[in-house]
Amino acid sequence: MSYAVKEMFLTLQGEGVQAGRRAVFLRFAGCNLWSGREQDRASAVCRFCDTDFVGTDGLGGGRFADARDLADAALRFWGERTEGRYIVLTGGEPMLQIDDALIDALHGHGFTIAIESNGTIPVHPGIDWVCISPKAGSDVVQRSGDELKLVWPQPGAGHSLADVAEMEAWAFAHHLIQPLDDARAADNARAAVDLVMDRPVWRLTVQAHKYLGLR
Ligand SMILES: C[S@@+](CC[C@H](N)C(=O)[O-])C[C@H]1O[C@@H](n2cnc3c(N)ncnc32)[C@H](O)[C@@H]1O
Ligand SMILES: Nc1nc2[nH]cc(C(=O)O)c2c(=O)[nH]1
Ligand code: SF4
Ligand SMILES: [Mg+2]
Repeated sequence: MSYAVKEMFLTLQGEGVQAGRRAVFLRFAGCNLWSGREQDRASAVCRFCDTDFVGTDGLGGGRFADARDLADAALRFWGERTEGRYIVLTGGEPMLQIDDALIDALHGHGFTIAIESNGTIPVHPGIDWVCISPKAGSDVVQRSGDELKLVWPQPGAGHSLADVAEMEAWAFAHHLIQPLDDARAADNARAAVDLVMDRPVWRLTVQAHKYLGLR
């Protein structure tokens, strides 16, 4: 199978329990909850996306004919260092493209593999760190993993507090609230803090890369 990759880059993980960690980001093209076109945003299931995942034209992007080629390219972004190799598979929705061959090739290069997924497709069992970010109005089938990262508040249908209570019972090691980044970011941050104050199961995470000027 071939892979459509929007972009690849070396940065620090900005979000979640692994924030601050040196990581290669591999951003796959395409998502099952939005086309990525602005004219479709208002009618999409997921309407608040902060990411361009359309096409393969980004830095380090392209079509990769096989898993070894893609893993080799990822290793070039990591560079010479042999210790701590860490890669985050994101998108778009990475589970639309991840397969056994890619997981084996990345592990073969010594990477610990993390995923950022919307949870509507079961994640590959070979992935080492599973972050699921549920979207209101979608059917989340992946209800276990390392971190559940709920963007808050969610516009449109929105997650009700009943949904939040239900998610507290899902089998994640960490339950995180991430403020929604949009035109009302300051209000959203306050709402996110209020939720954590009310429900101590959750912890706040912020998108540190946006404060630091990193990708
Ligand atoms: C761009 S998504 C790609 C991975 C996957 N499709 C998903 O939604 O988890 C990466 C992360 O950014 C989060 N995100 C996207 N737009 C956001 C926004 N406007 N504010 C805060 N977090 C956002 C998502 O919820 C997800 O945790
Ligand atoms: N630095 C940095 N950290 C991130 N964590 C999750 C991201 C994503 O878009 O999946 C992301 C991203 O785009 N940049
Ligand atoms: S599911 Fe993820 S990639 Fe898809 S539109 Fe939503 S935030 Fe963006
Ligand atoms: Mg991002």
